[in-house]
Amino acid sequence: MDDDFVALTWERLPKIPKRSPDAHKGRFGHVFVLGGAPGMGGALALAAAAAYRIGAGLVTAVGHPSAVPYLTSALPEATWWDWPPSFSALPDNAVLAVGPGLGQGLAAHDMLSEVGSLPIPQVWDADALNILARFGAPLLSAKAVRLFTPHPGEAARLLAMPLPDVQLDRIGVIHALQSRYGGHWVLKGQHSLMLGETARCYCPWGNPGMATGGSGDVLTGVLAGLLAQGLSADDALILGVAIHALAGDRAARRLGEESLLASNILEELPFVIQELNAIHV
Ligand SMILES: NC(=O)C1=CN([C@@H]2O[C@H](COP(=O)(O)OP(=O)(O)OC[C@H]3O[C@@H](n4cnc5c(N)ncnc54)[C@H](OP(=O)(O)O)[C@@H]3O)[C@@H](O)[C@H]2O)[C@@H](O)CC1
Ligand SMILES: Nc1ncnc2c1ncn2[C@@H]1O[C@H](COP(=O)(O)OP(=O)(O)O)[C@@H](O)[C@H]1O
Repeated sequence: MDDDFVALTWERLPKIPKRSPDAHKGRFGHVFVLGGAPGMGGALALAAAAAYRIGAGLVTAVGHPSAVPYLTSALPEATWWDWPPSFSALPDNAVLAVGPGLGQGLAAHDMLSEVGSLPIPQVWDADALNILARFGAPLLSAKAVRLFTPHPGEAARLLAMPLPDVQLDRIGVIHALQSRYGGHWVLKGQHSLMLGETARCYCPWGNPGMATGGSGDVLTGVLAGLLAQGLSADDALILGVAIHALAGDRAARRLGEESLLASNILEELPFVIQELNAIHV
């Protein structure tokens, strides 16, 4: 690993903000997860549940009506908006997480060009990145805090380069992504790389058991939930990637890499948070 990109350590991790005794849910932000095209309500539910688990005060899932029954049984705590959302009704404390199971149709593109025109903190993942790769940086028309979370396949599409070349020069790739699109980046996979404003680090945790459908959707929700609680983009990036990987390691120890499901990463989040809070007293 390049010397420039340091390994995260437990001690170096930012803190999750402590809750004051008189806290109410409005203080911890309102995450809106945009995704859930027909057949992919699960991705939306995973991201929404992760945002709640990491501490967001309110979470609204924005998706295709066909995903409603699934979501309401999987996560009754989340509220629901149909496509297309009324962006003018977003509250002041909104954070957007776009992409989990979004699909790549016209409706998704139109929603994303609206998202790109909003000065609201946002996390871009999955199909949102695939659409960005097709339409380019002009889709990001407003200045906003943006976290982008490509896996190597998505990074290859975003830079129009062959996939094997991404893995040969991950550091060059993450710099190229930031130069082209701005914002804060995680290049996922073994030793996920992070590049923010000052953050230049890699995650020594995580395991191949996390190479399973939906793991990335959980990360998206975690990052949005941390932004919603007021962490800076750099801190949310570092802490979110670390907590997600540590939760994946706990799940792999409990269940084995082969049997690990994305929902098991979700289940382990509270225990990682407790461990971190214990060292950050
Ligand atoms: N329950 C649900 O609702 C779920 C819904 N989901 C939703 O589905 C949507 C599309 O997601 P997806 O997985 O079909 O497409 P995508 O990730 O682009 O993979 C396509 C190709 O890309 C490559 N590739 C992928 N990863 C790579 C890597 N690490 N490193 C290198 N290459 C990699 C690989 O190409 P190959 O190597 O096979 O040529 C792969 O075949 C999206 O919205 C998502 O949120 C999922 O989250 C699952 C759970
Ligand atoms: N071999 C690995 N080692 C460490 N982490 C991994 C490994 N494979 C996958 N992961 C992690 O699992 C997640 C997978 O995300 P992604 O590929 O977007 O999945 P999905 O699209 O199914 O949600 C990422 O956070 C990635 O860093």
